[in-house]
Amino acid sequence: MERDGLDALPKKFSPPKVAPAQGQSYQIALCRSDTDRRSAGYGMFATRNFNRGGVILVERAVMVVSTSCFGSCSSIDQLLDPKVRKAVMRLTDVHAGAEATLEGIIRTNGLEVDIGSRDCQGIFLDASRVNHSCGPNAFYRWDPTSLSITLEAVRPIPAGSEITIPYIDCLQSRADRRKQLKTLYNFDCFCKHCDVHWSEPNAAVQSDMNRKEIREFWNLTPSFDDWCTSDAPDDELIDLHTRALEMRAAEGLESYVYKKHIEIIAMCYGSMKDKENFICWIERGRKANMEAKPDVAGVMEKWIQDLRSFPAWGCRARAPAH
Ligand SMILES: C[S@@+](CC[C@H](N)C(=O)[O-])C[C@H]1O[C@@H](n2cnc3c(N)ncnc32)[C@H](O)[C@@H]1O
Repeated sequence: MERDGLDALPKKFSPPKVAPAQGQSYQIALCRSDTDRRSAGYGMFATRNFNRGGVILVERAVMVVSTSCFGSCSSIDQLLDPKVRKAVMRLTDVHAGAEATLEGIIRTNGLEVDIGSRDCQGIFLDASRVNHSCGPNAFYRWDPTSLSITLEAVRPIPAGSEITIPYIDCLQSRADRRKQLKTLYNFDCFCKHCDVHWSEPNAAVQSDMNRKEIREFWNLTPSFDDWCTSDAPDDELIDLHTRALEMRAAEGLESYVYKKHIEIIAMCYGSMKDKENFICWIERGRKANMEAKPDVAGVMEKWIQDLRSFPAWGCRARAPAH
């Protein structure tokens, strides 16, 4: 029997690295629109408040399929445990004709996961109900050793709000995003970042320009190491990363990169021995990592306790006075 796509799975799975929070933190429910009759079907909703970096869910994949086996999904169908198959076949297939197919379900719900060299899609029973937004409030991290994903809040999420992730690269222009979502997932996005009746005529153009600037940020911005050893003004890198944070917040794009900006700003202050600002920014970084990356938060805690243990403390060559 053709087993392509299933062979690549590790034989033994370790437990997920992050323990799920006690009790259910979300519910799957039908999305209701207050303003019109359209609905994105089911969605995932927070049943408690989440801080930035809060863990919403840790879920193991029920199947992982290589994209190379699209087109021969019937052979995979035969390998599935009947209970898993029943649960998977209840998921949405937006490519279906009269009846849902396994391939349509994988195409609709598969999340990109990496188990080596192949392009793979993981199917998750709960995470498959998370809808897309072009300004998502969550993102997922994949752990290949436990075949699980951790869904993490990228900004504070109040109880009752819908939890959303990006299905595609949200730094593309609005037109490109909508085209790609239609092609891959067969829907016109309802999210407030691209489906608004723009109150200002230039808002869509401005949003595209902001996203372009965010996209180009890392190519145009000096690295921390380069800035540290250069005679560029002290606040140059801090200002660039502060602007990036503001732009990301305005566009609803506080992905995991948001933490990176916070960490670099903290590093800049640390390298200049600016104790007050260093502690303020490292504390922001520590809080954002506390739940999903407790080891990183622990290191930051140590830096706060003992500033000199921060490796780059005071390493910035002072810019010459002009
Ligand atoms: C992975 S499923 C998400 C769960 C799905 N809503 C359900 O009821 O099972 C993906 C499908 O949900 C719908 N969807 C997701 N995000 C959407 C959005 N922002 N606007 C409109 N429909 C969306 C689309 O039909 C899409 O193909």
